Amino acid sequence: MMDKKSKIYIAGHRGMVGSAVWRALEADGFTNLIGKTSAELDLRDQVAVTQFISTEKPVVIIDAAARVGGILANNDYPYQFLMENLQIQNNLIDAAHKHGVQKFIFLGSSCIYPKFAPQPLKEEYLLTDSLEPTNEWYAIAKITGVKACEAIRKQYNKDFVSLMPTNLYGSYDNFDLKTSHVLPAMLRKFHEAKENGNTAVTLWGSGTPMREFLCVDDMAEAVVFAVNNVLPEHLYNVGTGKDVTIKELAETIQNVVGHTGEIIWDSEKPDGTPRKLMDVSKLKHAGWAYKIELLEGIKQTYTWFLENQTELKQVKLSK
Ligand SMILES: NC(=O)C1=CN([C@@H]2O[C@H](COP(=O)(O)OP(=O)(O)OC[C@H]3O[C@@H](n4cnc5c(N)ncnc54)[C@H](OP(=O)(O)O)[C@@H]3O)[C@@H](O)[C@H]2O)C=CC1
Ligand SMILES: C[C@H]1O[C@H](OP(=O)(O)OP(=O)(O)OC[C@H]2O[C@@H](n3cnc4c(=O)[nH]c(N)nc43)[C@H](O)[C@@H]2O)[C@@H](O)[C@@H](O)C1=O
Repeated sequence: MMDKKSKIYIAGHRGMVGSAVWRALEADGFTNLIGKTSAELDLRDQVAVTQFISTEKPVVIIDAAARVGGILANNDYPYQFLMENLQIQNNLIDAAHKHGVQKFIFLGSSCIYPKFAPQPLKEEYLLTDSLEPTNEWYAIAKITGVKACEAIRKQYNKDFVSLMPTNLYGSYDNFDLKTSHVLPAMLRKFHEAKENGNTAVTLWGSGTPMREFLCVDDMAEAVVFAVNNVLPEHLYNVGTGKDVTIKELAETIQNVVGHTGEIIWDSEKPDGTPRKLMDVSKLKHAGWAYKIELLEGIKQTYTWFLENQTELKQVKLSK
């Protein structure tokens, strides 16, 4: 088990994942957590990152900082999704390696796997075929992070490990309708339509793709598990091992919100990967499994959304 007084730096500590990890580590008794906002420390700046890591000398770094977005944001800003994520992760990984960080936990994404790989996706399918075009830029950055951590393990025998989350959702998610992922977008769209007299809701694509969803509080527990245990391999899928169609997700969220209007599917918008269900057995055998079922997680997230309407309006909804 990791000493609870160890200094742990959570990069991206204000994000949906980073803030959940901070809460989960505090709940697990860790007393020496540090974080910097992007205004305080731009992780794209290699000199600033090296200066920070060499001064603070954290024992553990959890990289939950990235340029993150849904299918449209990825498709519209390929250069930023490639370059900013390469800069952020490479600066952190290299500074961690050079300044004696004991454990590095890198967060990738299930989109690193080939578009048409067999389902469910096993870790060994990485780099066996071509990627989904709408997010290949982000995927290539994430694959680079996975390989950088694997190289450090292989060459220097350090505890650098990569966790591949499936689609995540929960409190402090991004609810901006242009850049967000599907689940928060649907919660906001159905809520606002209900408030407007159950007007029709327009969703993207055909509704036929399938997606796996993990509540961010479960994801945070997986990170705490990785902090407290030396995992034998370099790469682990983190998910529920279950998926739903986007249409089923829409109907579930529509019922939770209580919207009774029409759903319109905009076929001009991309579907993306038809399916990306992950095989989560490797982490399960290592000792961790999810707890929060999708319906319960959606209800919890909608409650959080309703309680944070005003704050969200100032910060994220307004984008
Ligand atoms: N959301 C999802 O469905 C999934 C997310 N992931 C991965 O999980 C991690 C966290 O994602 P999530 O929490 O959703 O993302 P968020 O957008 O909620 O948070 C990202 C964080 O990164 C920080 N950040 C971004 N750019 C910079 C920069 N240049 N310098 C410093 N900090 C920066 C932001 O800091 P600040 O707030 O201070 O600006 C923000 O807090 C990412 O690695 C992502 O790839 C993986 C799979 C699915
Ligand atoms: C986590 C994961 O997230 C991204 O990949 P994605 O899963 O395809 O992203 P998404 O959540 O935005 O869409 C899932 C599906 O949902 C459909 N959809 C319907 N209506 C809305 C809608 O209103 N908004 C959005 N965003 N999607 C919608 C949408 O058309 C698509 O078929 C990448 O970052 C990728 O790199 C990655 O890692």
